[in-house]
Amino acid sequence: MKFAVIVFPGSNCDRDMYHAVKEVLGEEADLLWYENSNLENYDAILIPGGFSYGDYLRCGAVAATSDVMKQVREHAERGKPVLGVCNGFQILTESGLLPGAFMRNQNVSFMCHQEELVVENNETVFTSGYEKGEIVRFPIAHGEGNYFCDEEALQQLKANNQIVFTYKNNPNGSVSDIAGIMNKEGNVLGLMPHPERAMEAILGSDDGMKLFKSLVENWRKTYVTNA
Ligand SMILES: NC(=O)CC[C@H](N)C(=O)O
Repeated sequence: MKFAVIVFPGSNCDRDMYHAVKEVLGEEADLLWYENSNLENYDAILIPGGFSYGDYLRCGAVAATSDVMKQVREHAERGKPVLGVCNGFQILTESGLLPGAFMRNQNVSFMCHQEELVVENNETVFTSGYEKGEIVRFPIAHGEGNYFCDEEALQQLKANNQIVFTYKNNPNGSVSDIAGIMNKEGNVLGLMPHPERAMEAILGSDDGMKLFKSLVENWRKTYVTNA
């Protein structure tokens, strides 16, 4: 399986994402500078965290207007998987690929520590390797992780099982403890905590491994015969 890791000016989790899929998972991966990149030959798109365009205007707002996001949209419309983590999640909401928006953390501080998450939906290409209700530990590292959507959008998310991960102890004020949501079609996932930084037990947790493995296994089942 071939992954594209998109790099924007100010991305800073791109190498971690690349390391996770290329070196820990052992799949094919390329770091792609956001300009002049062609996503055609990639099976999955990863939008890493960071401070794209210095978080000016709103986190992810400027990156969302870049040409490469048109390709990401086309890729998503073809049903291929897209994963946005942290700033990547913010870019996905700003570009309208996922509903909702982000505000400053309730305590207005940048927070960087491990959090426990609950797997709310394990019937997705990203989470089929987890048990429903399983508790996983991923690090968070954000200043604007306070997810917000209006009541109508929240009811839609709940009705369609689009809430994939919640925080066990909500650190940032996110509505309904939301840590990760997907689109209705189930192929675009935004996640505020960092699964790519939870790939090796020696670094504190390897609970992120199942997320990337699920993605690869489901892709093989769909696209590779005799997998
Ligand atoms: N690690 C990240 O991606 C951080 C995202 C964004 N810059 C924030 O502080 O909320």
